[in-house]
This record gives sequence, structure tokens and C-alpha cells, in this order.
Amino acid sequence: MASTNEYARKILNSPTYAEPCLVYSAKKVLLPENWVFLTGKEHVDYRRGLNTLFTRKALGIYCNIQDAIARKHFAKWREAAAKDPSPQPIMMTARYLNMDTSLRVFCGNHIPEEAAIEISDKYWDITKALELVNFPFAIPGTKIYKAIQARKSAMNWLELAAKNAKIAMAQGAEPECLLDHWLVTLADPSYKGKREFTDHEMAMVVLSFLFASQDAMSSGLIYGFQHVADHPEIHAKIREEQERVRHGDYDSPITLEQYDQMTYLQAFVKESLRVKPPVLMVPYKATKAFPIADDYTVPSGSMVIPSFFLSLHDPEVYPEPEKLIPDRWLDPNSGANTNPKNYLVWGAGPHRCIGVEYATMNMALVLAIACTTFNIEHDVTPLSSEIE
Ligand code: HEM
Repeated sequence: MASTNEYARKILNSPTYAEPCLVYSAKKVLLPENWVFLTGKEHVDYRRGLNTLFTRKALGIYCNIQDAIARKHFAKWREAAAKDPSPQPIMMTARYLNMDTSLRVFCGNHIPEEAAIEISDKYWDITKALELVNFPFAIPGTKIYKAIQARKSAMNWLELAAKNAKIAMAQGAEPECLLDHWLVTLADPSYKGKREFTDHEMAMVVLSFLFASQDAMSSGLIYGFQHVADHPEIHAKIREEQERVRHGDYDSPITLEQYDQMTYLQAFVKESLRVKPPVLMVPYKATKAFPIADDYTVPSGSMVIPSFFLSLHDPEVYPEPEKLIPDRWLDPNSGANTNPKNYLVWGAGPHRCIGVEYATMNMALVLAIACTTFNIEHDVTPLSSEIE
């Protein structure tokens, strides 16, 4: 376990010595040919092609969808609260909001409503099967078996979405989701990374994105809600900024330009993820003898785990590290801003999270709408700090 910032970063940035080591079941569940298992140059080349899915132009399309889906869910939350005002656990509710948002951002209306519900429900089986330790065989009743069934049903829908997107774009429709945007980019004669993607390949990319969306991003959002609820003074500051940026017009969709102006909210999201990082560590494996320090060489084949928590809670960089202080990100001379290498929430190096802008924007938009729509209270229970 590499707990210092220096060693954690060294592992993440040494692709010739170490590669991510996904749990044994991952290839069975996410399919061995999925791009997430590529390494070295092949990985770099494939990933370069996917960067186009998170450009500012693409984020502009996603922003509208995220806004609309959040409002749809909040209307349902309000309806449910009107019937039963007692405190409710937020975990699965927020996860479903995230899953719905991501499915619509990625697939738009190329899948029907029942598909979004089915994928969302079944994807939970995929999450459960990707625990670090799990029974390794896919026999009926095991977590891996259930996850494979879930993946098969998700892939059928996602391949249909890719097929429908291709038809829509060929007919000259406006791009309305990630798949559409991807196809339009590929069809652009000036685009350098031109190549054909089958429906199956596109579906696998979306499948990999969905994993991160419903897992890490849901944790990030839930902690975000918890932090807002536990800090009324921060909630008040977020509201004050919303009032200023949106001029009190809370019914119109939030634009990308308005999002850019929400500097306090963005600082809050960054700080919330620092205090409670959804990903605490990522297992890597030494692909050959790895001379990580003058006096230590990691043997080939060993697992080496860069840990993120201590870098994110280093008191030298983040004074009072356990405290949620969004303002530390608003001072350009603060330890937080002058030591960007410590901020390992998204990892580092060639496998650094590809969804960072999308995930940050999604969490911020959901919280922007929630903070101006609801008063949020935390009914603390013995389970409030339990992590499932
Ligand atoms: C709060 C939300 C999220 C957090 C904290 C997070 C964090 C991470 C971390 C720590 C890694 C590993 C980086 C490394 O090995 O250096 C990673 C990889 C990855 N993330 Fe995220 N992630 C989040 C959301 C997302 C979303 C929404 C997507 C999809 C759009 C996404 C897609 C990916 C992919 C595809 C990889 C693998 C990249 C590669 O191997 O090249 N993540 N993420």
C-alpha cells in the first residue's frame, strides 16, 4: 500500500511498470474486450478518441439533460414527501437519479423509459459483483452470475441505443446525447481520429461509463447532500450565489455559462469530494520488477495500491483536513491550490478519470437545483456514517 503522495503518484504515473489491476470478476462482467482493460499505447490511443465525448461542446449538450432529469426527480421527491413527510434514506434515491441522468446523457431518447428503469435496477447486481473479494465462478445464484445476466440485458439496450443514434444522425437529426455527439464528431471530415465503431463497441464504452456514474458519482452526490445538510451556513452561501448567478429565475434551465460563474458551488463540490473521496484507492499490479525507491523494488506480479486518502487529508496542504472549508479553493495562494498534485480524487496519470468534468458538473447542477428547491435536514441515525 503506497500511502504517501509521492509513492501513490509514482505508481499512477509509471505505466511501463504498473497497470490498473481490476478484480478477477471484472473481465467476466464488463466483457474482456472492453476498452477499460487496454494497456500501454493501445489504451492511450483508444482513450484519445473518447476525450471528444467530454469537450465543452459535449458538456453543453449534457448540461440541459442533467438539469431536466434532476427537476423531474425532484418533483417526484416532493410528491413522495407530501404523502409521507418522515425522513427517508437518500442512498438509493440519489443513485437512481444519477443512473437516470447518466443513461439519458449517454443514450438520450434512443432507449425507452422501461429500459432506463431496467438497466438502473439490474446494474446494482454489477456493482455488487465487482467487490474486491468475491466467489470467482459464474454459477447460478452467485453475484458474478447475476452480474453477467444484468450486463447482457444492459448491453442489449445499449446496442439498440447505438443503432438508433446512427439512424437518427444519418437522417440529419440534431445531436441530443453522448452517442449522437460521438457520431457527429466521427462524421466530421476534419476529425483526425476517424474510425468505425460497431454498435457493440459503443455499447461497451457506455457500459464502462455507467459503472463509474452509478458507483463513484452516486457516493459523491450523497456525501454532497450530507455535507449541505450538516452545514446550513454553506447551504446559505450556495443559495446566495445561485440567487446572484440566476437572478432569482429558478425555473429556467441552468446554462453552461451560468455553471461557470458558480465558483462557490464548484469549490464546495471539490471540497466535499476531498473530505469524503468516493474512491479511496485503486489497485495496480507491477507488470515487471518496479524499482519504486532506492531501497525497495516491487516484485513483478505484486499488487501495489496507491492510497488517496492521506494525500487528500495532508494537514500541511489542507490545514484542519477533516473540516469542510470550500473557501480554501477560492484563495489562489492556499495550500490546496498551490499543491494540485495532492488532489488525487480522480487519480492521476494515463488512467486519470475521464469523466471528471462531467461528474463535477453533474454533482454541481443537482446540488444547485436541490439547494434552491429544498430545505435539507439530516436526520442523523447510527447508520448515517455507514458505507454500503
Ligand atoms: C465523483 C465521481 C467520480 C470519481 C471520484 C471518479 C474517480 C476515478 C478514479 C480514482 C479513477 C482511477 C484513476 C487512476 O487509476 O488513476 C477513475 C477512472 C475512470 N473513471 Fe471515474 N470517477 C468518477 C466519475 C466518473 C464518471 C461519471 C465517469 C463516466 C463518464 C467515469 C469514468 C471513468 C473511466 C472510464 C475511468 C478509467 C479511465 C482509464 O482507465 O483510462 N468516472 N475514476
